[in-house]
Amino acid sequence: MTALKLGVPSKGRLQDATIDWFAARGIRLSRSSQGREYAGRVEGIDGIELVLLSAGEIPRELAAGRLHLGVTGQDVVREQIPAWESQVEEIAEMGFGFADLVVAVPAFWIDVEDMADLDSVAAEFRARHGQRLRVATKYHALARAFFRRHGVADYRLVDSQGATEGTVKNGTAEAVVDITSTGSTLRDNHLRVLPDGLILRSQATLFAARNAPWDEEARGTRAELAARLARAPAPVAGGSA
Ligand SMILES: Nc1ncnc2c1ncn2[C@@H]1O[C@H](COP(=O)(O)OP(=O)(O)OP(=O)(O)O)[C@@H](O)[C@H]1O
Ligand SMILES: O=P(O)(O)OC[C@H]1O[C@H](OP(=O)(O)OP(=O)(O)O)[C@H](O)[C@@H]1O
Repeated sequence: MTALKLGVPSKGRLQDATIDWFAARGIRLSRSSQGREYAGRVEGIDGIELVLLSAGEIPRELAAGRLHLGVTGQDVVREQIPAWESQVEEIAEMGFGFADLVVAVPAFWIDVEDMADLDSVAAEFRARHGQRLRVATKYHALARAFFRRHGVADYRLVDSQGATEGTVKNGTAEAVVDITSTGSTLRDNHLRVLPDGLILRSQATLFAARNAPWDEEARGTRAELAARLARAPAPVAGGSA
C-alpha cells in the first residue's frame, strides 16, 4: 500500500500549532523516537507517512510531487511555486501562522506616504546616487510582482534570508519587503509599513500536491482525511506531543 506522504514543519511555532491542529481532529502526529531523525508517526488514521522538514522547503517538495500533502505558509508557496494554483491545491486554512508580507521604509521618511511616493523617492535616489534604491527581502518573486503592479521600477532587490529588518540600519538596503506578525520587529528597527504596501496576508495552510502519485490507496486515504477534517474540531487536552 502506498503511504500518503504528509510534510509538516520540523520546528518552531508552525510545528507545535500543526500538531495541535491535527490532534483536535483526532490525528496524533509525533516525532519518531530516534532522537533527531526527521520522521515521525501518525496515529488515528491509517496510510499516512509523516515527513518533517523546514517550512521553507515544503513548497518545493509539493511542487515536485514528493509530498502528497504539506503544511506551510501561503507566503512561501506563492513565492516559490510559479503558477502555484496549477501545482497545489489549498485544502484548509489552519487559523495560525498569520503573517503579513509588507513593504516597509525607514520611519523617518515622513514624505513617503505610499507606493507612489516610494516610486518618486526611488527615481530621486537614482538621480542623486547613480544607483538604484535597494530593497532587502527573501520574497523576490512576490516583491517584484507587487512593485511592478505599482509602477515602481527604479530599485533593485538585495537578497536577505534572515534578520531582514536589520539591513536598513546596517546600510545594506534602504527599504525592506518582509513578513510581520505583531509588528514589533519592524518597530524596533525603526521601520514603517506603507499603508498601500500590503502584499499578502498569509497563514499556515494544508496543501495538496496536484502532481504527487495519487494512486487508489493515496486517494482513499485523502478521502478519509477530508471526512475527518470536515467534522468540527475538538479541544486538545495537553497541547502538542
Ligand atoms: N513571526 C511569525 N509569525 C507567524 N508566522 C511566521 C512568523 N515568521 C514566519 N512565519 C511563517 O512561518 C513560515 C516559515 O517560513 P520560513 O521560510 O521562514 O521557514 P523555515 O524554512 O523554517 O526558516 P527558518 O529555518 O529561518 O525558520 C512562513 O510561512 C511564515 O509566514
Ligand atoms: O512582527 P513580528 O511579530 O516581530 O514578527 C516578524 C518577524 O518574525 C520573522 O522572523 P524570525 O523570528 O522567524 O527570524 P528570521 O529573521 O530569521 O526570519 C520575520 O522574518 C520577521 O522578522
